[in-house]
Amino acid sequence: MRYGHSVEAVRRAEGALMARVPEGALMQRAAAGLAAAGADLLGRVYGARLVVLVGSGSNGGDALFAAARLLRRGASGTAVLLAPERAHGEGLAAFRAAGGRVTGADGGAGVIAHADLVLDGITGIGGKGGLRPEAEPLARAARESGAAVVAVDLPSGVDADTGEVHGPAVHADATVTFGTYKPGLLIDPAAERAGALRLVDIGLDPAELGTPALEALQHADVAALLPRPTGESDKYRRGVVGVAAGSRRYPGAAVLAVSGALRGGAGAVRYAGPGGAAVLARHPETLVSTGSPHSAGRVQAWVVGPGLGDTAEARTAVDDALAADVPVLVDADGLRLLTPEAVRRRTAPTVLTPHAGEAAALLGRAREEVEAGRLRAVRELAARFGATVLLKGSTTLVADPDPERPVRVNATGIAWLATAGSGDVLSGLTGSLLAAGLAARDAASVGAYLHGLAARLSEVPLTALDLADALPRAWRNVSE
Ligand SMILES: NC(=O)C1=CN([C@@H]2O[C@H](COP(=O)(O)OP(=O)(O)OC[C@H]3O[C@@H](n4cnc5c(N)ncnc54)[C@H](O)[C@@H]3O)[C@@H](O)[C@H]2O)[C@@H](O)CC1
Ligand SMILES: Nc1ncnc2c1ncn2[C@@H]1O[C@H](COP(=O)(O)OP(=O)(O)O)[C@@H](O)[C@H]1O
Ligand SMILES: [K+]
Repeated sequence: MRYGHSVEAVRRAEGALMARVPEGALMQRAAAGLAAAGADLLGRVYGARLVVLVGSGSNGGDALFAAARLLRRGASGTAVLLAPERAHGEGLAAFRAAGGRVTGADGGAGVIAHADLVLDGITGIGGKGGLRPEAEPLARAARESGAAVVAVDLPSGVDADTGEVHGPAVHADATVTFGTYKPGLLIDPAAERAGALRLVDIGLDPAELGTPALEALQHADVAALLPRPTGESDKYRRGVVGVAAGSRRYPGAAVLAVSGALRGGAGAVRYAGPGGAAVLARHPETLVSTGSPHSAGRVQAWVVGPGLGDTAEARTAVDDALAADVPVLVDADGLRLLTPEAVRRRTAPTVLTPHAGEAAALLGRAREEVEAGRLRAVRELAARFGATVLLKGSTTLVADPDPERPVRVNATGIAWLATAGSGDVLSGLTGSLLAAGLAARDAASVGAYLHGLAARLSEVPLTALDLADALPRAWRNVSE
C-alpha cells in the first residue's frame, strides 16, 4: 500500500522525531535524498548548471543543502532568493561555501534559461494558496526552459492536503517528497504538476504518522484481495452478479456491463432488462431475463444504471435493486433516479460510481468545481448518501461512508480510458467483485485498479470492449 498523510500528521511525526535526533538531521536526510535524485536525473553532475528557487521556509533550506552537495561534486549553481532576508540561513551559508552564487527574483528568469536542473524550494507543506506574483514568472521560465524541474517535497503552489491548485503553481518533471506521500501528490489537478514521484525516507515513525488520509493499492494488495475459486467452489458459491443495464435505446451498455461482470470473478452473471438479445449474442453464458431485478432470481450483488434511460422501467429497476438485501452498485442513469434517503435506508452496502458530471449533479454544483476539488466532492457524497463512492476521472477516488477511513486513490488509470462505455465495463467488473464477497471499498478500488491496468495492457486507441477483453491480462499481471 502507498500512503498519503495530511500536513498535520507530517508535522506531528516530524516534531516527535526531531526531539530524538540532533538538530538539522532531518533536513540533512531530506537534502541527501534530494541530491541523489537530482544526480540521477542529470546523469552527469560535474559541469551541470543548477538553479535553486528559494522561498522563505525550510523547503528552501532542503533545496539549498541539496544544491550544496551537488556543487561539491562539480556542478555550478545560482540560488534565486524570493525573500532574501528570510531565506534559510544555514542552507544559504552551505550553498555559498560550496561556491554557489545568489541573485534576487529579478535575476531568476535569465539564469533559468541556461539551467540543466531547477530545484523548486519555494514552498513545501507550509505553502498557502497559489504562487505569489513574484514567483510566477520563475515557475513559467522553468517550465519553458530545457531544464529538468524537480519539486522539493511538493510542487510549490499546490495544496498538500487536497490536491487542489488555487492559482499558479510549479510544473515539475519529478517531485522528491519526504517521509510520506502527501495527498496532493496523488490527486489531480496537483498530481499532474508533480511528475514522477520519489519518496525519501527520513525516519518518520508510522505510529506517529497515524491513520493516513489517503491510500493507494499496489499490485500485492490487489493480488491479496482478488477472489479465486477453490476446490470447494461452484458457480453459486463464487457469487452471482445481477446486471440491470441497457434499454431499447442503449442496448450496448447492457453488453458492456455484462462483459465487465463476466471478467470480474463472480461465478455467473444474470441480466435483467430489455437488452437480453444483444447480451446473448455476445455472451451466451449470461442468464437472461426480461423483467425487472425483482423477478430475475437470486444474486449476491446488483449493478444497476448503465444505459438505463429515464423511463418508468428504469425507475423500477433502480427501486428493485435498492430493495434487495445485497450490495448494490449504482452507475450512470441510475444515479439520476436516486435520493440520499433511499440509499441511507439500506442495510447492505451501496456503491455509487459517478463521473465528475454526475457527481456535480448529485451535489448541485458545477462540474468544474468537482474536478478542482475531487477529494472534497467524493467525501461529501459518501457522507450524504451513506455509501461507498467511486468518483471517476483523471484521478479515481473511492471514499467509504465512514469518514475515519482513508480515501483510496487509484494510480493505474490512463487518459485513453476516456472512451464511451468504459465506465459500463467498470461497473460490471466492480459489481462482480462485490458478488464474489469483497467489501464495498475493496471491490471499488480493486475494480478501478484492474480497469486501469487493463487499459495499460491494451492496444490504443482502445475501445470499451478491448478493455473487457484485456481484464484477464490485468488479472494475470497482478497475480504474477
Ligand atoms: N519540519 C521538518 O522536520 C522537516 C521539514 N522539511 C521541509 O520543510 C518544509 C516545510 O517547511 P516550512 O514549515 O518552513 O514551510 P515551507 O518552506 O513550505 O513554506 C513556508 C514559508 O513560505 C511562505 N509562504 C507560504 N505560502 C506561500 C506562497 N503561496 N508563496 C510564497 N511564500 C509562501 C510562508 O510565509 C513561510 O515563510 C517541508 O515541505 C520540507 O521541504 C524537510 O527538511 C524535512 C524535515
Ligand atoms: N483523463 C482520464 N484519465 C484516466 N482515466 C480516465 C480519464 N477520463 C476518464 N477516465 C476513466 O474512464 C472511465 C469513463 O467512465 P464514464 O465517464 O462513466 O464513461 P461512459 O459513461 O462512457 O462509460 C472511468 O473509469 C474514468 O475513471
Ligand atoms: K517545493
